[in-house]
Amino acid sequence: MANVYVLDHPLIQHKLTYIRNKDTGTKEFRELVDEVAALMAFEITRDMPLEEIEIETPVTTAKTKILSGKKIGLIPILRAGLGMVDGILRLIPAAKVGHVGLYRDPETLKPVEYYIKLPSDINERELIVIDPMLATGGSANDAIHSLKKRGANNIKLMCLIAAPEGVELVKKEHPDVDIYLAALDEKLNDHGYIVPGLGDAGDRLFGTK
Ligand SMILES: O=P(O)(O)OC[C@H]1O[C@H](OP(=O)(O)OP(=O)(O)O)[C@H](O)[C@@H]1O
Ligand SMILES: O=c1cc[nH]c(=O)[nH]1
Ligand SMILES: [Mg+2]
Repeated sequence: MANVYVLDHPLIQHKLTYIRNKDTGTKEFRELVDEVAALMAFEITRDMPLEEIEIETPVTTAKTKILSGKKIGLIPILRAGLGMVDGILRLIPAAKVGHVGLYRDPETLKPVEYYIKLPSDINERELIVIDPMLATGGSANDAIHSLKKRGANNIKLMCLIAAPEGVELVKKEHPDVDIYLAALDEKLNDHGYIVPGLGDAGDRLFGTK
């Protein structure tokens, strides 16, 4: 069964407050999303495997640890997921990035896929699907199905804010996918927006409204 983790580190929670605030402008919003993504990546990668190697320090020989070469793939869901990519890449610069383009039809709230481009070896990678918002869950659910259809078998989902409806859908459809959040909010409104949420993540990141 999927685990759902709400990352309650004080720095994440503090920055999320400013991300939610309607008076935060595009520049600051983008910087904060980038910073929170990096902080979340720090927590998500807690279980990355290490191996011991021997090195020479200026003083002596030492047994010490390095990452054991586990391959990571970041999969932002366009557009809004793009806002989280650079923050994570600063911590995991060797990660490959695949893109899934989806938008949510404003009438039906159903996701429409318009683009997909993935690293060729996704079946050998641990994939982190990233999107600031998990609302009805339709977009993340479709993105994960698309990845599995193409051979992915090790997937985590990372979102800033989720509604209970989205979490339930992903848990039901993908019990193998752990979900990492900065906050689990109260509900969806009649337009499928998360309450209290942060509004439209893509518009706030790119200044399109
Ligand atoms: O869980 P859901 O109900 O599917 O909603 C969440 C999706 O909606 C937003 O994208 P949007 O459709 O606004 O596209 P955009 O990123 O291009 O703005 C958001 O970034 C998610 O991808
Ligand atoms: O609250 C929401 C729901 C879907 N997409 C967003 O950007 N915000
Ligand atoms: Mg949007």
